[in-house]
Amino acid sequence: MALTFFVEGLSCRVDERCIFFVTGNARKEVEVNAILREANIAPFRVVHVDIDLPELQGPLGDRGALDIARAKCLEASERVGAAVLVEDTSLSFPALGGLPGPYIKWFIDAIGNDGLWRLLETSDDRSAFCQCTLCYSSGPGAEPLLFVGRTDGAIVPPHASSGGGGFGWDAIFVPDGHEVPFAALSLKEKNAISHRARALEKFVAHCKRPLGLSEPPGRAEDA
Ligand SMILES: O=P(O)(O)OP(=O)(O)OP(=O)(O)OC[C@H]1O[C@@H](n2cnc3c(O)ncnc32)[C@H](O)[C@@H]1O
Ligand SMILES: [Mg+2]
Repeated sequence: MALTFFVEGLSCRVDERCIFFVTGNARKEVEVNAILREANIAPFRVVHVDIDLPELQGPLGDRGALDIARAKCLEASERVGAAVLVEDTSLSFPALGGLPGPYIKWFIDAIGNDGLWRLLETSDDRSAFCQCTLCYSSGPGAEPLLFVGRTDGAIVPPHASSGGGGFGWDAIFVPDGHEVPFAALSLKEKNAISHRARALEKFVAHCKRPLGLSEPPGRAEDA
């Protein structure tokens, strides 16, 4: 049965097969929808809800990233009152002990891609990895499930040959096995190897798992 849902002043027509993808970032939504369309996880339909969720501060590293995504997910499911999907993306530089990590958004705001490049310019180790921590809750009060995807690469200076596509730090991140940054790849090419696609792949596998083999409540899939 379809009904009209009101979420934070927005109205959307939904039915019981909808999952709300809660993010303040429209570029994430474009990628998530493109990846899930390819994955063909019917009968689910993903509906974008534009809320910039508050983000926890905590230690760097895997536990910190999981805690941030889990807290976003709990808040989103309470605010939306339905099944929600959220994600948190980090970009880590091993040469800097993992920074910026989950604080990448504030680093970009403060120093831009040029400043990020300058942080590693004089370092022998310009490796980096991006990580998407995707979190799904089946509704308010339900323990979120976590799905992590990672892509390794290196940081390069932002320059004209980046192609001008992409968003965020796409212009300075060259994924391993490629010569050019994410920003120079087509959406399809990026989605074939991205941190986001790898996390969604695990979520899709979870959605497609045979009935009766579901995880016990409260167990996180932080693979
Ligand atoms: O509302 P949410 O979903 O939190 O959206 P956000 O833009 O605040 O996103 P994050 O908190 O996950 O912060 C990640 C930062 O990295 C950027 N980012 C996220 N995914 C990216 C990608 O695939 N390529 C390049 N930059 C990305 C994004 O623009 C942010 O500046
Ligand atoms: Mg955010």
